[in-house]
Amino acid sequence: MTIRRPDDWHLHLREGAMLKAVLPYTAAQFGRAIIMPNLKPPVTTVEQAKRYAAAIRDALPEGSTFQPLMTCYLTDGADADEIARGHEEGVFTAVKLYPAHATTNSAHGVTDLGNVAGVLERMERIGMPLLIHGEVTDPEVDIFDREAVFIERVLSPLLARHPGLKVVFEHITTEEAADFVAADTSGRLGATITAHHLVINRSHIFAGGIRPHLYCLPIAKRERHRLALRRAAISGTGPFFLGTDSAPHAVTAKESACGCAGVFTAPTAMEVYAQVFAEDGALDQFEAFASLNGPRFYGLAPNEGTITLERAPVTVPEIVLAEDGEAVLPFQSGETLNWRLKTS
Ligand SMILES: NC(=O)N[C@@H](CC(=O)O)C(=O)O
Ligand SMILES: [Zn+2]
Ligand SMILES: [Zn+2]
Repeated sequence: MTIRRPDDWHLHLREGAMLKAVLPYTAAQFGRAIIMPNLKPPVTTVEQAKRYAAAIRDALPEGSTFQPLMTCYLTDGADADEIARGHEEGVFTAVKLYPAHATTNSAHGVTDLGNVAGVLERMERIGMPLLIHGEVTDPEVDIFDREAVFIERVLSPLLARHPGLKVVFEHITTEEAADFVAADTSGRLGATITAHHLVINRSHIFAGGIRPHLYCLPIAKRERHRLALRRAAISGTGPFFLGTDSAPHAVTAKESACGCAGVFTAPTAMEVYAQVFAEDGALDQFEAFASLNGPRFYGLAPNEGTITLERAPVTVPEIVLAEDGEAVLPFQSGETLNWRLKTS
């Protein structure tokens, strides 16, 4: 199967040795990726984003044409002029909203959307997309309900307050989110879907014992939600596109009394997605999901090149080692998948 080269519209690359270890996997598959800004400290200025983009380019394998698309981490004190300038200069592709304390490295996130109303108005005017980690942080709300409640309490009102704002509802995990996005007819609301949320439901996190490497946020939900996500992805329709949310963490940080959230899918992301589409008899929609819908939403041209996947067994790496001695465990580590990316 040969399709236009895909893009990853939601990716964590980290920095330093980890960046160097994980980036080649993404660069081998994808033409571009939206790079998440939740570093320590977060990427909030044009200068920081330029430096981070340069570090990513430096870490690329020889000859790679992979393009990082940078994002700005939205904080309560965000400066609309700085954000607009970054967009104008082609440094910032989008802005990322983390509700404060919703997920990994979100302590600097927004505590009240009222604090950033001016920034959102400006983004609306200049056509700059807002990417949202869509979970409420109210501790009273059950962790499995946080995404659905976010739609009612935060997302719907936000879309109503800013009728021209382009929004990506990131890494959706519920039927409610898939239905909400599908119901929008304006074309200004998109959603990314990860590979792992198409494969696991919440029971997998506890199969035979607790499996910290399957813990991510938003947490995987019941089977009916996984099936709804698969229907959305394979529909091939406009608002749904590929975003792995590949989020590497050192094994020591995952296998802990308080393990952190994030699933590292980069090594075989395209193989996992291909298998999902093949299982559901929807390979004809794969290119739309992986390579066309995202660029259309962002107003970019699809990639010129192609990639080829063949029906042949491939083993997911057991472990990925960084130069500083840290190890990361890939999703489905050591398992055999039945689609293989042909390396050209
Ligand atoms: N998805 C995750 O569980 N973790 C991400 C943050 C995020 O995308 O929410 C990370 O940076 O590790
Ligand atoms: Zn997130
Ligand atoms: Zn993420």
